[in-house]
Amino acid sequence: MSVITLEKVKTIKTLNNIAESGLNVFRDDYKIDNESENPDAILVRSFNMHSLDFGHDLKAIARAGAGVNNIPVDKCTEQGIVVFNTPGANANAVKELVLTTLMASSRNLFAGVQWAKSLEGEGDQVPKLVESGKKQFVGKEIKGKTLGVIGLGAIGALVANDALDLDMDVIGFDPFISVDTAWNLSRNVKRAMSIEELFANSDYITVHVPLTDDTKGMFNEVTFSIMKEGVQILNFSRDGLVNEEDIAVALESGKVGKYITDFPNESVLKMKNAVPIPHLGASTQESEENCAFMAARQVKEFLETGNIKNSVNFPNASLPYTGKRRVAAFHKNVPNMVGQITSAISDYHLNIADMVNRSRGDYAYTMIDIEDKVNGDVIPGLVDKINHIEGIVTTRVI
Ligand SMILES: NC(=O)c1ccc[n+]([C@@H]2O[C@H](COP(=O)([O-])OP(=O)(O)OC[C@H]3O[C@@H](n4cnc5c(N)ncnc54)[C@H](O)[C@@H]3O)[C@@H](O)[C@H]2O)c1
Ligand SMILES: O=C(O)CC[C@@H](O)C(=O)O
Repeated sequence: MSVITLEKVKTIKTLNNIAESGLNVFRDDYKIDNESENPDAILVRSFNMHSLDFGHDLKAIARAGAGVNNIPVDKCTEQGIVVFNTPGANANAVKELVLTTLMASSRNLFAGVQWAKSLEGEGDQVPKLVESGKKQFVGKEIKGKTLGVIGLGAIGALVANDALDLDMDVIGFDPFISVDTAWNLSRNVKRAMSIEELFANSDYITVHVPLTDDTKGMFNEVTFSIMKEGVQILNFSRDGLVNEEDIAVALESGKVGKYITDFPNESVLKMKNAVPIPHLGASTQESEENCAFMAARQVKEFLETGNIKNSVNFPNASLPYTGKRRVAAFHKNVPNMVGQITSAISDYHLNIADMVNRSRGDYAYTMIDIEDKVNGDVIPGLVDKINHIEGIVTTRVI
């Protein structure tokens, strides 16, 4: 029987600065090549990948972080490219910055510090000027005020729980809350039955949802009109959640007292009472290391065993890897796919040792372990034969 040999060295490309903890995961049979046009996997943070062409060897993209709106996820799914993210790995970093800016901004700290620095050159008049000028920065205490948290996932739940410890009343809204998060959420977080209820009752609102077609522009003229006068809004999620023209008007009129955003752009910088933070939510050493390590581990596991954990476009699937030859196929979630794949394998007189099939929406993933290990090589024709089955997206033999 003639055989072809599997490619051993795998190429990893990074599109952003990825912490060493992640890159160090790739040793021995890997090379990091950021110039590669045809990597096996890409590690990315916020780089916008929407206009990139993908090489034919690309099997995985890992977002070292939570939001995947910079990745063309649907296109990846159609091409059988697994997109991973790192749920929760940067949640503590974001939570700490949300609470920091909530308090700092409520006390007008950023403007106050800027003003104090502007007194440079006033010599021994500085202390006197400070005392006479500080009244313009009188702030508000957060104790006893209501914080509305939209999205009670990894970040929102941490923010909600810790805000209670700061003596705030907390009201949360998340129609899709996961069971895990619900278990971790304090029972003192009140549940808003609608987003309007949260808008109407919050002195401060913080949003922690992904940017999707459903959440885009959720802060707009209509929703501002429901909110309390002078409400302070924190956006550490994505710029597109907020209609910029509408918030500029709401800030100008004082309806929105402050807009703290991790996503500055030219128009935000011009807005009265906007507090622009240079996308620092996840920028701690700990968070960058956590995200990079988790992203890299997930990619390595997938490339070497086919197992999938924390994908945003394909189902999680795991089969203990015994070193036997493994056929891994992405396919449409339609009847008789597994039957057709196993029948193709049995045409080669190969025994099936184990298998797993998982589906997610319109797509599914099947891994089949073959009993007979063919000396580290692949039987020619098998992949082609499976790829010719209608509904198959891609097939890999590991
Ligand atoms: N500023 C930063 O550096 C930074 C860092 C991490 C994450 N983020 C952003 O924050 C977002 C949230 O991150 P996370 O780790 O908490 O994600 P997560 O997936 O753990 O939580 C998101 C939550 O939003 C909920 N949700 C979805 N649609 C909703 C809707 N219409 N109304 C209310 N809730 C809704 C989901 O049910 C989920 O519980 C990310 O998608 C990303 O865009 C930003
Ligand atoms: O990589 C970063 O610094 C930001 C990550 C953040 O926006 C995310 O969605 O996880």
